Amino acid sequence: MIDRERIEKAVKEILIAIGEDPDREGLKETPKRVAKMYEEVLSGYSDNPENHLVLFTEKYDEMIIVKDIPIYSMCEHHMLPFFGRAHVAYIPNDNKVTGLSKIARIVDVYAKRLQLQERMTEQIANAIMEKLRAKGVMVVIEAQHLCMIMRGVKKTGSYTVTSAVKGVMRNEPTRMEALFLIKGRQ
Ligand SMILES: Nc1nc2c(ncn2[C@@H]2O[C@H](COP(=O)(O)OP(=O)(O)OP(=O)(O)O)[C@@H](O)[C@H]2O)c(=O)[nH]1
Ligand SMILES: [Zn+2]
Repeated sequence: MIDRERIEKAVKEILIAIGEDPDREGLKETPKRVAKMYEEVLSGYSDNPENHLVLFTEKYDEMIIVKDIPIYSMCEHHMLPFFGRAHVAYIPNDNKVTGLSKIARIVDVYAKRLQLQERMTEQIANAIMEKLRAKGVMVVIEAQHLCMIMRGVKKTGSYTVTSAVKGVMRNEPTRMEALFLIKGRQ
């Protein structure tokens, strides 16, 4: 679990280290606010996909796509946000489908941690394969990394796109159908 008190102490140290006065009015409550903020944006550590697993029986064995799911995550190298959209396509098994919102909740379980975009993409795909016992899944994530925009190489507008494709979704026609449907809106 996240230790708020410890974060508060550390943030106060950072404020002193950058030459600020942690006791001035505007900063007095900042360590507390930052600790609360981390608790929220890193809440995925105390969550897992099982908490969001709702399966219904429905005679449907075609592709289901939830696209344009907004994601906000934190890069583990700089602890700066990266954000964008996730698209998830899956093919159910045994006529078992999940609630659509649960797909977005599974995305959040992994987004709300210190992450690498590649790892997060893979973890979401594996969770859907294993927990939903899906026949196939494709996860595509398009994101902008603040560590590449506001610092470092400063490449505003550059997007990183990652994809993970599992099971029957690896078959060429199925993969093409998923990609076509994901890109369809643009
Ligand atoms: N593969 C991958 N790299 C990432 C991700 N987020 C940040 N990075 C990269 O992690 C790398 C860390 O490189 P380092 O050389 O250790 O750190 P740095 O000196 O801050 O690097 P610069 O960003 O180039 O200034 C950088 O190239 C970042 O762009 C991610 O989700 N996936
Ligand atoms: Zn980074």
